[in-house]
Amino acid sequence: MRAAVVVFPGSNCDRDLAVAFQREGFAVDMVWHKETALPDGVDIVGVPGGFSYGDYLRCGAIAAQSPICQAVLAHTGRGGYALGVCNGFQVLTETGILPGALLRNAGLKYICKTVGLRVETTDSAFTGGYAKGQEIAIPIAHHDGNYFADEATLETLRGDDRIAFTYTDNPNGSVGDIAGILSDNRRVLGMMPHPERAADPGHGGTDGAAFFRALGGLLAPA
Ligand SMILES: NC(=O)CC[C@H](N)C(=O)O
Repeated sequence: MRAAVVVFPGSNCDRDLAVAFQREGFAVDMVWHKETALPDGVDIVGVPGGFSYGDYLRCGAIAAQSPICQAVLAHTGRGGYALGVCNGFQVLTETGILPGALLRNAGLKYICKTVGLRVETTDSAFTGGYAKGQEIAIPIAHHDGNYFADEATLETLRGDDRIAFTYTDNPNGSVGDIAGILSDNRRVLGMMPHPERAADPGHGGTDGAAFFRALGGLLAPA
């Protein structure tokens, strides 16, 4: 099992994401954003949290133009798995791999705290380790986490069971309390909360561990 974690100037959760993958047995390659190709045999690409390019222009907008994002687009285009956490979710929406946009938090403040999430679907390689409707505690740390999509897109997301997580107490104004979504083939997940920051007892919470455990299990060779 191989994971690639993309590193942009300003990424700050790349190591955390790599460790979360490694705990489940993934070999992890860190891939600098100037690379034009992913390493051979990569099963899943992780796009980590942070402040790529200092969040200038719009969070994730400049990173989405990096050479590696063409390779990520090709990977997801041929059905490869990808996970975008926080700034990574912003990058995946800016590339068009996932629909919608992350706007400034409704309260205009950076929010750093642990929040409640509800697991809305277990039908994915990411969420299969939870029970439908399960409430979990996962940290957020963002100023642009206010998910927005137009009504037609929301209808599609709801109708196709592509809302992965919602907030139990919406911290940022996200439409429909949406905290994370899946791509149409269910192989790409973007979410603002950080499961990799709740994956070890030393983190103060372990509700994110099942997320990576599920991924590890499903990607294991038969
Ligand atoms: N933790 C993160 O990835 C933060 C993402 C982005 N810099 C924001 O504040 O919205």
